[in-house]
Amino acid sequence: MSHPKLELTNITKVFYPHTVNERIALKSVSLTLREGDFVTIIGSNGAGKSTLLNVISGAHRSEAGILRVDGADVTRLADHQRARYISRVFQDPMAGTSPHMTIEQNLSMALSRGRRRGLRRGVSAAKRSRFREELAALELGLEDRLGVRVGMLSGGQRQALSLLMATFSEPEILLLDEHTAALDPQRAALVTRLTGEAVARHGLTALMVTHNMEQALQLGNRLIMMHEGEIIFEIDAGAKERATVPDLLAEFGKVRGATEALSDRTLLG
Ligand SMILES: Nc1ncnc2c1ncn2[C@@H]1O[C@H](COP(=O)(O)OP(=O)(O)OP(=O)(O)O)[C@@H](O)[C@H]1O
Repeated sequence: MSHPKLELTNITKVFYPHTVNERIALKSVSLTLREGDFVTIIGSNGAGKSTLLNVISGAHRSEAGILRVDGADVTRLADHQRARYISRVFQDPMAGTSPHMTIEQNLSMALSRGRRRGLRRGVSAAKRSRFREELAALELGLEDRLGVRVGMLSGGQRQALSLLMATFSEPEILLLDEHTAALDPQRAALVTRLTGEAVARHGLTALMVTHNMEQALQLGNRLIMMHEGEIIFEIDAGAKERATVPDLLAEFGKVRGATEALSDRTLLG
């Protein structure tokens, strides 16, 4: 049998250990993703959602536990060593792209990422035509603006571009960290749709943190709910299509204090 794409076994993350400020952000979390699984992650503030992504990307080291990708133990690899097979889109549209470089240069850099070739000076005609094709699929008219500096684009356009850059090199694992939260509802809906399409088209294995329950139900084949550093509820492949926002609220309600911690934007999307 093939290995899982991603396997977390008893991952524990503690901030400021052995001090008065000690905070256990992840408490022996275990989670297994098969190739093509797309898990959405919801939970109250401070539940450990971003920390989970940070431990997977290597931005944070875990104090205990093992992290495997395709069966290989990567627990001790630094984030830049994992960048070859892990892509991430952040909440801040400014984080995923270089504003002073053109759309074409940004795409070129993303494509060569992790392939040890660095940034090539020239872009071949074949590459350029691929870029045009990929950009056209975003339906933002960016395919005719390859030479425009990314700093000139709107937040929604930059986030769509970040998503394209994170997915078209077909990473082993895609991490999405509230990547639509900073966008207005229309742009958020667009980037949500593009996310579903990109993950499906490339058959990616993905994790997405969101405060929007509708989005958490709309995207992905599995869902987990976190609270105080633990996975407290899980909806598996097969059952997710039938789950509703009231079902999720009922689960939140079971955790004392968690309902109060939910913000309006969580409820309303
Ligand atoms: N860099 C850090 N230094 C110290 N403590 C941290 C750090 N990052 C996270 N924490 C703490 O770890 C816990 C989990 O935080 P995390 O950001 O993972 O939660 P979250 O579920 O993503 O929350 P939110 O929905 O508010 O973004 C919190 O108590 C937080 O204060």
